[in-house]
Amino acid sequence: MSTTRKHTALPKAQILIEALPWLTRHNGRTVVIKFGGNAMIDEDLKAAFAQDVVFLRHAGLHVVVVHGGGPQISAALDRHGIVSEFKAGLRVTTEDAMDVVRMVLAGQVQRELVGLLNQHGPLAVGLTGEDAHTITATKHQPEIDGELVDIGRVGEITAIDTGAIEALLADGRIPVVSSIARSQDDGHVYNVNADTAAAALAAALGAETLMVLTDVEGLYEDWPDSDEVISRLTASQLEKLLPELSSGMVPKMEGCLHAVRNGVNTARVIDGRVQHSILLEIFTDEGIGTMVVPDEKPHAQPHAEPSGQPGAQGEPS
Ligand SMILES: Nc1ncnc2c1ncn2[C@@H]1O[C@H](COP(=O)(O)OP(=O)(O)O)[C@@H](O)[C@H]1O
Ligand SMILES: CC(=O)N[C@@H](CCC(=O)OP(=O)(O)O)C(=O)O
Repeated sequence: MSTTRKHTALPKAQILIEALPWLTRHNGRTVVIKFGGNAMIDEDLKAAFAQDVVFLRHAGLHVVVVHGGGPQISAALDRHGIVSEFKAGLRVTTEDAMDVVRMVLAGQVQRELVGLLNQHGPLAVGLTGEDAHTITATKHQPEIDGELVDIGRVGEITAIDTGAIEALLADGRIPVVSSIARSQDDGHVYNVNADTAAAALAAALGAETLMVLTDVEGLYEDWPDSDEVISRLTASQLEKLLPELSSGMVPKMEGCLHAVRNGVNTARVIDGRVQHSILLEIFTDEGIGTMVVPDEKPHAQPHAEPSGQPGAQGEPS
């Protein structure tokens, strides 16, 4: 009886031991996790996401959540009879649409995630980029076909103040950030893409890792013709690929590039439709998704290293 119990316990212990190098390296370090609106498919997935985040927090990491809400905003705009259109991967945001964007992100999606996280204790505190000047922006005018295009109240980040987030982290909390920013120039509130906001926060916080949860397995090599996932890319390789990317992958991969070029050790795009994708990415050798590393870390290991070899080949993953 006791022998059988020992055997069945072994694989579970092995999984925990595989995670040891990752946990050791990340202890006391910051991880920014972006939860995309498209990955918030059902209640079970959202609950599993909250469990993973709380697990990391209790394992000694400083976790910052930045959430999206694209599909939720589109549905609400629809209900308000406001037509929604994207240009260069960004939502054209009229003044009326901005009210809805702010209501959905700060009043609905953020509240729901804070509620789910706080089922595990008094941990999560929600804020938007407006709070304590966390994210300051100016009007963004993308260049499309050689011309500057007006896409309304869409913000380009000009400054990050990490003070409020750092105070919350020092107090053991989990900040949950909505990607809305105020301009100090014109006083308007702007809609910022959540991938861009997550990457800027990861860089400003000096995070160890940026994790982006979305509704695909990772970055596909020949999307939409093939579903071959690129498992690892250096910053320079990604930079060359950027002009070929389209739609939602543009701000995501631009964000990953910005993060690793500004001090973040790894940026990962993972499949948020898989339950416990965060823990699977960290705690198993298999890992999932696409990992971007700085150019000077080309040999970084994709996922958890076998126990006893932290940072195999001397390279942190
Ligand atoms: N090369 C690519 N690899 C994977 N997905 C891609 C690629 N190019 C474009 N996409 C699209 O990007 C989408 C993810 O971005 P987005 O819709 O903004 O999600 P999220 O809400 O998670 O931010 C995918 O569902 C896919 O349709
Ligand atoms: C300017 C812009 O496009 N903002 C996004 C903000 C939400 C977001 O980025 O949500 P996902 O991460 O789920 O795509 C939007 O309005 O949809």
